Amino acid sequence: MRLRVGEFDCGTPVPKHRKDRKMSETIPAIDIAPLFGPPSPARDEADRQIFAAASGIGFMTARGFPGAELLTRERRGKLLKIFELPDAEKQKLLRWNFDPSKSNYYRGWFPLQPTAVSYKEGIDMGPDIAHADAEFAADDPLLERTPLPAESDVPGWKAAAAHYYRSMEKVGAALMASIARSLGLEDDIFDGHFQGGISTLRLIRYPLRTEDGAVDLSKPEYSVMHKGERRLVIGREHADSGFVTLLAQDGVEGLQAKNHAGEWIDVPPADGTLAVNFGQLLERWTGGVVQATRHRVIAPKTARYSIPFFYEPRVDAEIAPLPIKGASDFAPFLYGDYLWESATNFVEMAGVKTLRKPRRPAAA
Ligand SMILES: O=C(O)CCC(=O)C(=O)O
Ligand SMILES: [Fe+2]
Repeated sequence: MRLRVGEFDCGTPVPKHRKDRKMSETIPAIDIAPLFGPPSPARDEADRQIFAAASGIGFMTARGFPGAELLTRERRGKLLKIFELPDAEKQKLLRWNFDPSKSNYYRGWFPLQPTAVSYKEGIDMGPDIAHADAEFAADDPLLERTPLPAESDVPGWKAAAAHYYRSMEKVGAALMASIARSLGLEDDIFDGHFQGGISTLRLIRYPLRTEDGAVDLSKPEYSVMHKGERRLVIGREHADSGFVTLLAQDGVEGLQAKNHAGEWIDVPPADGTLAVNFGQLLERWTGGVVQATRHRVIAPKTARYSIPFFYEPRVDAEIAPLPIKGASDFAPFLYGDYLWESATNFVEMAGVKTLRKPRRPAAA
């Protein structure tokens, strides 16, 4: 069941003008600073705004959190330095599905795929970059180590990535606590699921795409019209699979969210802000209250970089029905089993699905 703006009774009636909003709709911009302080009317107000966004358009931009100082061109640039590595060094970080001599399946580099709609390269990094005690299991690709460049090739990069990862974990936890309060749950209800979590910090580069003979970019699947202009799609429309995504755009537009009317709304790339959206598992877990909104990336006039952080539970966290009204009943399952099934449907994970068996097979 998908609930729409105004249909969910969270005690706050949705103003009529919001239901009528058309192409002028914008993504709510929310100061989440009060989430990091004690209970207060300001925190209640931030909770209310976050919940309205999460259960409405399913997207927001957040500012005011500890770590917002990392979201400047200069600080993001430190993380994005990795894209300046020579190709030979990037290739050392490739995943198995792109280089079968490697033994990392889940973490590591994904190269440009010249014929795909999504036109990007980058790296997926796990908790081992940020936590010395991160769990490691040789027989579980979800718990493998992240292949990283040599310190001397990108001095200071690892420390910057570790610090960024830990900052985003705190923002993710604060948002989950806020949503818990709005659902009438204890605000630490999700903490146990996320301690020892396997969040992914991803760094993405979308090069400027030009006709290079690899594909015919005039085919309809490669572009869309936006404000009267033909724009290439460089990140294919999708919904994220998990819980909360915290995404830093690098001051360059391109990210768009799809509203309930099917219109594409630009997500502004302001410094000091994160784009926040929610994943399909959280939508399902909340009985369709939180919205896993579809989004895509259209090509700007320059290369584009982005830094999504996918806030995720521990591999063995049990996802069982929440005690909230309207939540659907389902047989409990393990987060890692769900994640592997959904993540391996994405193009940058093609070909690895059979390499991990569910730890708790579904009941026959
Ligand atoms: O690069 C972007 O702005 C969007 C990336 C994204 O949606 C994703 O990696 O899931
Ligand atoms: Fe996404």
